[in-house]
Amino acid sequence: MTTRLVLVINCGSSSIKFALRKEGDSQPLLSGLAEQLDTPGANLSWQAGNEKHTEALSGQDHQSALASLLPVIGRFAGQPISAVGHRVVHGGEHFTGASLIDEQVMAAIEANAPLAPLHNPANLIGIRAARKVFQDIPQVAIFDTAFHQSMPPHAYRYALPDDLYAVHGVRRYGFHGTSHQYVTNQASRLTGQRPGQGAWLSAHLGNGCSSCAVFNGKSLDTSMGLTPLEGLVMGTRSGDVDPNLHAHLARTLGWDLPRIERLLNRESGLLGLSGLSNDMRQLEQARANGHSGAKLAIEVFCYRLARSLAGLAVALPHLDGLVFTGGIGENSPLIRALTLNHLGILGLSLDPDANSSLPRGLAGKIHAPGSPQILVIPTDEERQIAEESLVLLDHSHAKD
Ligand SMILES: Nc1ncnc2c1ncn2[C@@H]1O[C@H](COP(=O)(O)OP(=O)(O)O)[C@@H](O)[C@H]1O
Ligand SMILES: CC(=O)OP(=O)(O)O
Ligand SMILES: [Mg+2]
Repeated sequence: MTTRLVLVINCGSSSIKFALRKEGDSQPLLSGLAEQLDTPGANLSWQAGNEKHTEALSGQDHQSALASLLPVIGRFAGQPISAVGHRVVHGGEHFTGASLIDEQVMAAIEANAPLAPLHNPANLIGIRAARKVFQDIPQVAIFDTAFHQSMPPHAYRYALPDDLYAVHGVRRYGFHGTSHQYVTNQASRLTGQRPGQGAWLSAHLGNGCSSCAVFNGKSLDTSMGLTPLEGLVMGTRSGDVDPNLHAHLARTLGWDLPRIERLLNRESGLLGLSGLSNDMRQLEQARANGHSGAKLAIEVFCYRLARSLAGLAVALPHLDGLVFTGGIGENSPLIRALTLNHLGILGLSLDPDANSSLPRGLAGKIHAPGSPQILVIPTDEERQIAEESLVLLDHSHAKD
């Protein structure tokens, strides 16, 4: 039997991240990014082994960008693709695992779009475009929310009247599940436990940021809620604010809901606090040059992250360790160190040399002797999506 291939698509509003993965391989055959779609600056870059390529896709939309990708995918695939796996951010309570995409699944993704306005509409654009371009290949949805469906009611319920949950689905869902699952599974391997075992805190710090408590492979609590806005400070998202802020802004400034949503989703977080940028690399540079906004943004980011992790620790019976991942978690010794300055209460203690000398892109241990594990583990949502897509195909074939 030939080893199967999966194309993974993570579609954002103006970009498509993609990876072509061979079953069982740790590295993708091909990975890339089409960005600034629908604008004159649209471009495609990809990497396969040592070969790198960038080209203009001037003005192309998602579907024509996918069509432009076909020859590249065909060149590196060399055999038919078995499945296209899509990242979908909000699956509500409908989905506890991967799902073969059909009209009903697409309708459910659409129904959840108001709860993930930055993500689900873009995910659907990618699915529609891929279904046109890859007509005969099974398409699979992997949901950010699915891994968190194991949370107990005391973690996922808000203190609101029951009808709002029972009739309207207002509860905490959690996101980045694919990443939290992947890195905590890797953490077990790295520390000699059986895959999926152990009591872990996980911090996924990318453009969106969330923390999670995972015990023996199950999410017990997480920082994001009904939407990917709750919880930590993020690039442009505020994370937690007083829920009465909405009413306050409406009454005192006359702001309507779209204005308030824009404030909290697109103008806040690191960008709002610093007045400079949502990009952590840029903020670290500015902080080093004495920029007070950047300094404050970084302090609030790290303190709020530590506070969230300490809070989530109560979900665990004990603590085996903490995992940092995502673009910031994987690459920023400064953010890791400033966060851990607040976490002595959990017995966590950093080895500063190990923290600063860890090569970028590699997994490693950065704790001092006697501390619970502190690990840096590069996330690989595409790998997790590819693996789950193939498991689903196996199950659906077994049923036929
Ligand atoms: N060397 C670095 N130091 C600090 N932050 C970094 C570094 N490299 C990347 N980042 C930050 O990672 C964030 C993007 O994370 P990433 O996981 O790539 O995003 P996404 O959620 O879009 O996948 C940005 O804030 C970026 O500045
Ligand atoms: C759910 C979420 O915040 O995703 P991202 O980090 O890709 O924005
Ligand atoms: Mg990412």
